[in-house]
Amino acid sequence: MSALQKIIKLMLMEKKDINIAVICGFIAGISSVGLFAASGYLISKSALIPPFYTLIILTSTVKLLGLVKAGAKYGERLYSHRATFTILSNLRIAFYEKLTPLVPQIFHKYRSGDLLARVVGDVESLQNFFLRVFYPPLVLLLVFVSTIFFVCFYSLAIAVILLLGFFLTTIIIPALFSLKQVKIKGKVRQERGNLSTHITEVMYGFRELKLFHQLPSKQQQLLSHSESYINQQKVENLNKVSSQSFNGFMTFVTSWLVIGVGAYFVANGMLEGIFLAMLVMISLTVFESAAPMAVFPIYMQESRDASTRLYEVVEDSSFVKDSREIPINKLPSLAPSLQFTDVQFTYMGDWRKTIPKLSFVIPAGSKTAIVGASGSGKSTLLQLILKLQYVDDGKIYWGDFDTSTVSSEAIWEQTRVVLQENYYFYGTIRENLQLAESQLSDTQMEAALAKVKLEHFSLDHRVLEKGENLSGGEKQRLAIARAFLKKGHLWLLDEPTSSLDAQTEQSVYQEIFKYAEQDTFILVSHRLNGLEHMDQIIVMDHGEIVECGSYNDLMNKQEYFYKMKVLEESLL
Ligand SMILES: Nc1ncnc2c1ncn2[C@@H]1O[C@H](COP(=O)(O)OP(=O)(O)OP(=O)(O)O)[C@@H](O)[C@H]1O
Repeated sequence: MSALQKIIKLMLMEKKDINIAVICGFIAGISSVGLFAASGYLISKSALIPPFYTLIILTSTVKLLGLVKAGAKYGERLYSHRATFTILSNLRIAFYEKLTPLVPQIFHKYRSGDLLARVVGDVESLQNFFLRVFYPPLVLLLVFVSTIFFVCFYSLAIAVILLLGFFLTTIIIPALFSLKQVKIKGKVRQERGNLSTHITEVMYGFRELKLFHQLPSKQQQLLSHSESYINQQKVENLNKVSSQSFNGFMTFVTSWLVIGVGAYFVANGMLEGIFLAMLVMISLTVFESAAPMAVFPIYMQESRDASTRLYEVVEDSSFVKDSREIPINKLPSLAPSLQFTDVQFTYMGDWRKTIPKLSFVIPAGSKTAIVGASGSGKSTLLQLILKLQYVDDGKIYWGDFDTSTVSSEAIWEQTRVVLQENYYFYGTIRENLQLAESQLSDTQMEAALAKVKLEHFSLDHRVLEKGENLSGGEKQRLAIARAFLKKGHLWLLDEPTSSLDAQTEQSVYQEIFKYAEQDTFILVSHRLNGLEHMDQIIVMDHGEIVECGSYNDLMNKQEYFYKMKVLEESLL
């Protein structure tokens, strides 16, 4: 099924509104033709001084058709726009549902600016698919067929002229302009993606660019991308306007032909003169519904490109996905044991194996520290447990459950996580803590802040985007407070206190251990002090376990861990 067919399938969920919009569009179109036809006939008839009642009937018909046209037009606008917005909302939901399981792998292939351009721009441009591509041709066809059928009763030749005009303005001219549009549109889209990608990068890296004096050159690049985008848009709009103008011109040519041929027929007695004005008026109005056809191929092409760009992201087969048919959506609310069995993993696009083959067990309720050199794969292990990355081979068990049969949401529900980098939203401390759970009371939140030595913070304290107004240590403590407030019996902490002073760190750990006494606890750490109380220490190097045991075991062995510890102490 092509991407556009998928969009049509989604669109047809709004069948009722679509049908009403088409019916109203047809009534509006045909009553508009009828209105002008009746006016033309009225003008000719009144010149012949007919009985008064004939004029009354004709003027009432004109008025009635005017009212019907206005009402039907309103109905068409109402239902077509309602359908469009509902279709857009269905589309966004369907797209997000497919996109979220791909995070974070998706960032290996697509830059965030490009994704933003697709999520916002491409979804937005699909609003034209229904409004300008799908239903106007249906309405136009119905109106034209009915009108030509009506005209056949008066003059077959004029009906043929209208038919030719129809083919010219709805098929031939739009097709010619669309050939040009295909080339232009690809460039506009590409320039829009480029601009969006560069803007997001400058925004993210603004501080570094400033500090390294690179801001002016980046700004210059941005300006040149912006200019290219604007130039491509100009070319596109010129093509659109030319197509519309040429189409409009051809409709007038058709009307002139109707006048010319009609006058000739009248002069030769082949058509009653009283009908000439009516037929000319019909030819002028019937093409009103054909006007949107000038931009039909342009929007058709745009919709095809937009839908392809959207689906190429979410249906990219290189991403490993969390299958939606996973049977287990809830895990028991108990401290779990974890078991890695021959787990292998490589980051997407990486040539080295991050985890060549790994097996270990973390008993339920135990306290484990994972230590090792930078880049040895410690954080990756946590990501695999959380199903933020998926194993290439081997199994991870949560208690008796094979996690490949458990949904990511079920795992997140039972886990309290503090990662190396944590995100803070623009708002208040309260709002950032409520991320853990929306129904928390102020007392619960204040107690959590006290546990991490942030009792001096008010819940109404403002937090800037990404927590810009908080120190590194405050951010980490806020993340730990969030973990305190969340439910779950597995703690995964990745360097949670790396920015804290020794005293605060010790006091925060005391609180954590007191609180997590019954829970399973995994701490990734560079620092080796304070690990004496751990049940198990796993020492990693190059994605492999080089040593594993209790603190005393490892110290007595005097190998890897011991040497790391001696080195650390010599540096203090
Ligand atoms: N998103 C990623 N994409 C590709 N490679 C990655 C990604 N994240 C980490 N890596 C690579 O995987 C390896 C393991 O990284 P990981 O973050 O697990 O190490 P770590 O032991 O936690 O390091 P650190 O102590 O410095 O945090 C590293 O070589 C790193 O370059």
